[in-house]
Amino acid sequence: MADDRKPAPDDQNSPAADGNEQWVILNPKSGTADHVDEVRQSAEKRDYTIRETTHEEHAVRLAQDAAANDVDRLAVAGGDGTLHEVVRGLVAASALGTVTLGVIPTGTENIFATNTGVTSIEEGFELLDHGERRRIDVGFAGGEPFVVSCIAGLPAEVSVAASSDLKERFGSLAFVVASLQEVTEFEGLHIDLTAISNGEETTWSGEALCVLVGNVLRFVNRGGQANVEDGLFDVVLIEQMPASDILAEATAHRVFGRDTEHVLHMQASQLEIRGIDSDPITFSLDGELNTHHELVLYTDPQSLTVCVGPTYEGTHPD
Ligand SMILES: Nc1ncnc2c1ncn2[C@@H]1O[C@H](COP(=O)(O)OP(=O)(O)OP(=O)(O)O)[C@@H](O)[C@H]1O
Repeated sequence: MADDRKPAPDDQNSPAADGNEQWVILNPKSGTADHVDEVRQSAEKRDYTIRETTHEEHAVRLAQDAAANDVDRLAVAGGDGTLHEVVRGLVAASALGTVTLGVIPTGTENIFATNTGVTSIEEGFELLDHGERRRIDVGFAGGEPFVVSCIAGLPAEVSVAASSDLKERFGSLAFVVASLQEVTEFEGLHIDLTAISNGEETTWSGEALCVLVGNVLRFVNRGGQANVEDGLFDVVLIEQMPASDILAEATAHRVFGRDTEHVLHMQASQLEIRGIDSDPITFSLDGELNTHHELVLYTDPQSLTVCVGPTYEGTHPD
């Protein structure tokens, strides 16, 4: 059952009594939905207030509640969708900068957790207790925050986590290949794109298969974790091309780790994607779908404090 109680301010057993208010927002339905007991045990032994979601979007409101209750340590037990809702709630409460957020990976893909070095429920709580804190960038698209990625132009059901078999063959663009295999006819996007990096503007206009904007994730070279503290998105624009060419180009990426003819890679602190046709473009923000004719994206550098695990890389040499 969901625990929606607010802690009593005069409760001497509450962690708030020592100025350290800590909550866990728990999605009981994420992933294989068999994590609830373990999360509860880890949370209870550390005196966390447990707030369970009961429906979609509930984590947005619970994050707002957390901000209103001056929570300074906030665990999020769920997958990337739950984390996305929590960040939306913190932004709505103007509280992005007031909490330390710890991800407790209990989702299906857990892309954010994987790319910040958090591998288990107990490790997530341990890191909140004693782990390294980093201030990471938060992306905004049309005013809505995202932490993993914003993807324009791939089918709605596509996941950025492709099977390991496809990854072996096609590297970090495997999921593009996977999504193209799922649809027989793929329209592509007729767009104008403007990217700004260090005050310099790059423009591109034409037919694209998709635009991939990574915050914690990057889609080129060896893929994996992006530098999420540099105030820059990793942007990949894949031009429209025959399906057979994408297989060749994805393979070239994996083998040579370099750009290919139809795959453009750039870094940008701001981006504008404008559809030229009358149909709106579908965007996936951390897996949540929205449609827009035009979208402005920007990063809010180092605006969210998160706990990271030992495999997290603070900076990249390249
Ligand atoms: N009690 C609930 N019942 C049903 N759906 C819920 C409940 N609480 C949250 N949700 C919804 O569950 C959805 C999936 O959550 P989430 O993305 O965290 O898990 P996942 O899809 O298993 O993991 P990942 O995104 O990492 O692959 C979210 O859209 C969220 O709104």
